Amino acid sequence: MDRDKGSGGGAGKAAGGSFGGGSGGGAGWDWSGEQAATALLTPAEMAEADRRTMAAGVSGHELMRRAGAAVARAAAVMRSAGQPVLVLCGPGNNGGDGYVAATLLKHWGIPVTLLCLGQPDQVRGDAAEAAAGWRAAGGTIALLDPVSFIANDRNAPRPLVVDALFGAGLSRPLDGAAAAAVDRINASALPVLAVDVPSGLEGATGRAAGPVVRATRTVTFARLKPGHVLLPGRDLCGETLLCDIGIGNETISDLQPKARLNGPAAWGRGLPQPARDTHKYARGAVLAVSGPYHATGAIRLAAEAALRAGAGLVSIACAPAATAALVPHLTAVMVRPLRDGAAWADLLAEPRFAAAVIGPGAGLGEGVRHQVLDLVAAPAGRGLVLDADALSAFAGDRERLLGALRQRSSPAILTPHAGEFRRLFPQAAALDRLAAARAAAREAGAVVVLKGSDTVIAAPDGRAFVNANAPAALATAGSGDVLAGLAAGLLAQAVAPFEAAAMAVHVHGAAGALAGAGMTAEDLLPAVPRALARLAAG
Ligand SMILES: NC(=O)C1=CN([C@@H]2O[C@H](COP(=O)(O)OP(=O)(O)OC[C@H]3O[C@@H](n4cnc5c(N)ncnc54)[C@H](OP(=O)(O)O)[C@@H]3O)[C@@H](O)[C@H]2O)[C@@H](O)CC1
Ligand SMILES: Nc1ncnc2c1ncn2[C@@H]1O[C@H](COP(=O)(O)OP(=O)(O)O)[C@@H](O)[C@H]1O
Ligand SMILES: [K+]
Repeated sequence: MDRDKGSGGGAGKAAGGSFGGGSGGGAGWDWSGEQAATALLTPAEMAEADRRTMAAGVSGHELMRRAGAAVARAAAVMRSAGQPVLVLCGPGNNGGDGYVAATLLKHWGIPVTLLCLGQPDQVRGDAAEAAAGWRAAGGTIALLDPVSFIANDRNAPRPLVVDALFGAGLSRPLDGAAAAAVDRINASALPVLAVDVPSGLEGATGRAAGPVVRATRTVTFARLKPGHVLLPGRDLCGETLLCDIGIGNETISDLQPKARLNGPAAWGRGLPQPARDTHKYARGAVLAVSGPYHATGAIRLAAEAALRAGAGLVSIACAPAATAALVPHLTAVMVRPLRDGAAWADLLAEPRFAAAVIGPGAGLGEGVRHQVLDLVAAPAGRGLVLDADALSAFAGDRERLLGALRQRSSPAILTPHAGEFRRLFPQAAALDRLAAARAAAREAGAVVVLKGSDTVIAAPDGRAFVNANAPAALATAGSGDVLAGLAAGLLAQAVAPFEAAAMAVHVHGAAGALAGAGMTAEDLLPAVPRALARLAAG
């Protein structure tokens, strides 16, 4: 199989590192168990897995046959009775999958029309072999005329479109005839089955720099790619089906991929469970730092979330004036009024606190900046979550925070939403979300949780989880405060920062799904134990 061209990154190189656990390449991740299924492969890594599978004796033609067969099966399931199938083939191996699928569908007695973008005699390698197979089965190849290939006639049969135009080999934004074809497909409102990725979508990023097919369903092979779960890619794919084409776990794990789909299988450990003989101090205490009187709700949400995540006890430190606002609304969470600087220093020195969270409702002044920097410099081993104002307070003086964070032996967790991220990491913000979170994590020496509907959790060494279980109902005031508290609660139970952040994001999404439509951040709190119970039950 001629896979040397258009592999989207060059042989042997993945974005951000060499294959096979080279410099920073996935060090620290075990791929031997159920984690193997959670890999998100860049197109370059996928092409390399493909090459290694071929080197081990499976021909490229056979891989394409398996991929094309998976597409044909999906098309046969998706079409309604009597519905014809229109297969659109591009010039590369994505088109090759289309020729294989068309041949099988025809063999099964399903009416198929095949159109080819570009000259059919320019198709090379395995794709050319697949095209020859189609012709040998009596199929014809007509040129795709982007203006007229889908009839405007409302009475004409409405086919299922198989989009095999461009896949992992997309090397530039679609233009000309390809762009016109994509626009026509999208305007037709026909059902579309995309092969590997909707044409025009970047598999590595989930973005499209030009026109892109909006698919009803997407069939992809071996492993998901980041573009299937990052937005807008996740939506453009419609429902994504993952099909095994015989690329073994060992081949994938040898590549030491650096991204995983977030979820229990990806963590390499379970959620923390209290030991039978534990006590509240052994489960870990959290220190939550409150803002002024009028803005105490946010830290209460975080504090209660930390308790529900399993911290043994949680104390909110506050200015004396804020006590009156906090106390009437708290039961299990304790309040520690800080009468002066010495009280703050004493609190910081208390070894009991295994984790701290600051930022929700904190305010933006120099006082907050001091508190944040004190916590960043606090005793080694104490986990730290910086959210909201704890990040924004450093917008004009970012190096002051980043320099301090880099001194920590254990990375802090930063939980910015897109606006907070832009303020603290203006350069990284221009990148795609996966690259942006990684660049920020590297720069800060911290775990960065870039929040959104496709939250990315990145570690300083380049590893990243992409989260996909969060419902849009989470876009409600205070929901981020709950997330920060969950992360602190997990840190307090001695979960390592990268895993604690990933777990918190997933539990937050699961709780949001359980709380359902109309939920508020308060409703998320009682949903957390239910989410934990479901996750524990598998
Ligand atoms: N990996 C695997 O395990 C398996 C992979 N398989 C399949 O292979 C697919 C990847 O195949 P691929 O590498 O040949 O790339 P593909 O997407 O067909 O495009 C390349 C062609 O498009 C062209 N081209 C690119 N951009 C363009 C643009 N904007 N506008 C116009 N032209 C553009 C590019 O031209 P060039 O950039 O060289 O000028 C080249 O001709 C993968 O998605 C999956 O379906 C399966 O068979 C089973 C196993
Ligand atoms: N459309 C969405 N789909 C899923 N999750 C979302 C969506 N919008 C926001 N979220 C999640 O909700 C939370 C909102 O956090 P944030 O913006 O900090 O809110 P707040 O500051 O009000 O607490 C984040 O965890 C984010 O990932
Ligand atoms: K495609």
